Amino acid sequence: MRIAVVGAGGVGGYFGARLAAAGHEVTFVARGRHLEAVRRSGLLVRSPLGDVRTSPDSAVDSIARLGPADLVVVAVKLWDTEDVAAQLASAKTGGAPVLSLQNGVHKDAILRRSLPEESVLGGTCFISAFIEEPGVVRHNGALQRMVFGARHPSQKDVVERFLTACQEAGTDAAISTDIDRVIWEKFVFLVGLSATTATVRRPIGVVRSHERSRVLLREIMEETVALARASGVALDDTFAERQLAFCDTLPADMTSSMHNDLEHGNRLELPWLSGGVADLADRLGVPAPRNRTVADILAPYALGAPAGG
Ligand SMILES: NC(=O)C1=CN([C@@H]2O[C@H](COP(=O)(O)OP(=O)(O)OC[C@H]3O[C@@H](n4cnc5c(N)ncnc54)[C@H](OP(=O)(O)O)[C@@H]3O)[C@@H](O)[C@H]2O)C=CC1
Ligand SMILES: CC(C)(CO)C(=O)C(=O)O
Repeated sequence: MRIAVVGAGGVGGYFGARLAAAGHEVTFVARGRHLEAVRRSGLLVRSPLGDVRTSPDSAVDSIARLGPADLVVVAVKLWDTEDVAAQLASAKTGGAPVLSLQNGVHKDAILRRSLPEESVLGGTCFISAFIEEPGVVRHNGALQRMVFGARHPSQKDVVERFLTACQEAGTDAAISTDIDRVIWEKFVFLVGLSATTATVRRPIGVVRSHERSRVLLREIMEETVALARASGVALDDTFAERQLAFCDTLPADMTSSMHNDLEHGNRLELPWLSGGVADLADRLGVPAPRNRTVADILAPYALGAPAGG
């Protein structure tokens, strides 16, 4: 397949490099020092599942330089989505379908503001990976799962072809016939994990083993389940409790990408995680005081480490 990957970071770099190693024609859109390093030596993925390196000519510096593609994968941080969507609207990708592997429940609506509704597939991913240095993506652990699905009958063919490509690449991939439910299910877990690990400033092992932070984790997920329901995705009454049980099975040192970004003084995806829950809850008249408090506590860090002390 001809696959354009917009954003060659933890997610796009990892999955794109695996697809390229399996013989697919992958073009990355990258920028800055990362792009320069990829152009010098290719994109290196260091992974416990085996390292891979792409060819140095696999990257371009803008969406405008992409040629015809069978699929465009979007893997930029959420604050860049609107800009990417606007550029994709005038790209020469031949109207290729677009699959966002970004976190959260807002991304596809943002893409649909600039792109035709039927071109936006649904998807999500489960992985821990980040840019370790320019040109290098580090994959932690063995988890590297993608779930995606069609929202429109015309998308079924590309979804099937992409599943085959992912299987050839050795990634753990699956098609869902109810992809919006899967996206909300991951969102409930991620909002709970990111809110608690970032405010407690410790991985899940600490959060889940203290009585009050455990209650906080459950209640944040319960608020998000209520929001899913108000948004038309009928997660059942036991979902938050089951996610809490799932959190008990995770390695004690597992944390969220938002906690990791907080520790490194990076910008946070907070406005689309607890902040996004609180804002949407306000609009739909659903109580979400826990998420609002988390969003308020972390607000000074949302654009990166605050200056002045
Ligand atoms: N990392 C992870 O383990 C996981 C991340 N996710 C989600 O996946 C999404 C992507 O995250 P992640 O991979 O960590 O992000 P990264 O920051 O690692 O990678 C994104 C890359 O895209 C680049 N970029 C942004 N806009 C453009 C553009 N217009 N043209 C070219 N390059 C661009 C960024 O450059 P620059 O640095 O200059 O901004 C950066 O190099 C997020 O929504 C995240 O929540 C989901 C599951 C796990
Ligand atoms: C929970 C996890 C690590 C799973 O992919 C994630 O998506 C994140 O922290 O951003």
